[in-house]
Amino acid sequence: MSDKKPAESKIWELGPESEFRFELDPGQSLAIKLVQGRAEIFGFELAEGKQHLFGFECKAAVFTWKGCVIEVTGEPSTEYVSDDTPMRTYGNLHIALEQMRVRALSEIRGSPVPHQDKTRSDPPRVLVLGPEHSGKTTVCKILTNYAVRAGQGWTPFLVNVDPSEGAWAAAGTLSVAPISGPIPTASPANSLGTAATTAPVSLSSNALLPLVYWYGHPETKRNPLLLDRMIRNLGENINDRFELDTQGRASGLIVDTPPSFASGPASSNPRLRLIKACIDAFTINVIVVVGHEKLNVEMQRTYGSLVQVVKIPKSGGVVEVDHSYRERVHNYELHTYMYGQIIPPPAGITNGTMGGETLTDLVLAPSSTVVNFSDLQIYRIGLETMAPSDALPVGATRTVSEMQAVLVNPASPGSGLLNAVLALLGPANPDENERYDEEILDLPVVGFLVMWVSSFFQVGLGSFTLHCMQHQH
Ligand SMILES: Nc1ncnc2c1ncn2[C@@H]1O[C@H](COP(=O)(O)OP(=O)(O)OP(=O)(O)O)[C@@H](O)[C@H]1O
Repeated sequence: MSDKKPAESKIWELGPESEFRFELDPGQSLAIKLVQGRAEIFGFELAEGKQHLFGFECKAAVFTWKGCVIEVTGEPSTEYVSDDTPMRTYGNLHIALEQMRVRALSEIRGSPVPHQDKTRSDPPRVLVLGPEHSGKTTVCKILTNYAVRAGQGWTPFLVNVDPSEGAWAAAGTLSVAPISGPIPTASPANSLGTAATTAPVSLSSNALLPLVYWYGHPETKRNPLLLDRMIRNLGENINDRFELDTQGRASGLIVDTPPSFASGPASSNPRLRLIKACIDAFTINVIVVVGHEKLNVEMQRTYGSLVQVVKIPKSGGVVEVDHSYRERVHNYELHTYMYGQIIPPPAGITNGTMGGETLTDLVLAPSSTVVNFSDLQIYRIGLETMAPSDALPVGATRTVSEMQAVLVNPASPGSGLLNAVLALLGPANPDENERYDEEILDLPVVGFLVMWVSSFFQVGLGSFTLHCMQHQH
């Protein structure tokens, strides 16, 4: 038995439309129990009487529409209640999107639609833009959770084109997943929910099946051309899926974007090209700008005649995280990918759950495998260090283009493989005649490898691999 003193518990009474905000430091964990009333974390409803656990420097808020009482066990570095939240605006935005879904489904099923105007019966395809720390990911999560909680069987597609966020995989990826159950928030290591695994135990009941592409860098400016291509790949796959999945098509999609899309000069900057790539690839019809007047005006001017541009306020609760925090989150993501999610509960809490799942169901047991380098083909897209092409001297051309797959020799001292994360890609086309030069750029990720050195090279392959979306051709 542990001889640790039980952690201190506090009772918080929240008034209508207020929220309890907390921030955890490294190593801290927290348990929150809903004692009375109804409450939610970024749209995910808390079950009454259950201990909900949080860890890995989680920063979040328990919001209530009508008032509630919660019991908080543990000592977060920051905790306070605020009744100044933008949730009413977010709720209204959700209602507007919900009306679009209902009209879209009526149209798809051939039922009479109140509006004759065809464009009014498009499902919501929302692009969320905003500067750093404006709460874009949180807005995407709230809107997605409200859609799946509407009880209409919606499965909105949540798209992440921010490579600095791991979403369901690791940082450096772009991904999409159809969401059928509310996404919990317990740890930034899987802030958008948990992907299904190939582990032979029963795991998260709410496991997602994302489609993932490997961009390979957390920063968008490293290779905007490649990013553009991945965005278009995601769009093509989603459109294929929508052709067969009418309920999914009517549910629409919500796209989370990187902060670099919101700032920088308009000219000679890839951000406007990347925004355009998103609008084209995902057939965006609503642009949501979170708390940025200048960007709102810019989007109104550029796209106002084609799509609806809506500005919403930023929440005062959004935490401004720094570079070292992001690096730690990238490590948490990889660790969670390999080992599953393990949050040690505060002392005295024995029956904690994470997003409604029992803790033991989220633990993985990876094994290491020694693989000969001669059995692997490792590619790098472009060069290790590559300035954008518009930064090259006038008239200069590259020897290796941004999109070129360069075979890496693991034995060469400058291979750059030590401690690198590699993506394992799905198989190339079995028909040799169908293959093409840049095919590697269009293959989805099926797993990740971490390269490390002991006395010899080893390759660790997580027991947890991503599944691609099933296409029913
Ligand atoms: N109301 C809130 N109360 C407490 N924490 C919050 C609140 N809203 C968001 N956060 C936290 O603030 C952090 C940043 O929010 P979020 O990731 O949504 O911002 P972002 O604009 O997507 O960030 P980035 O610029 O990195 O893409 C997250 O840890 C999130 O959980």
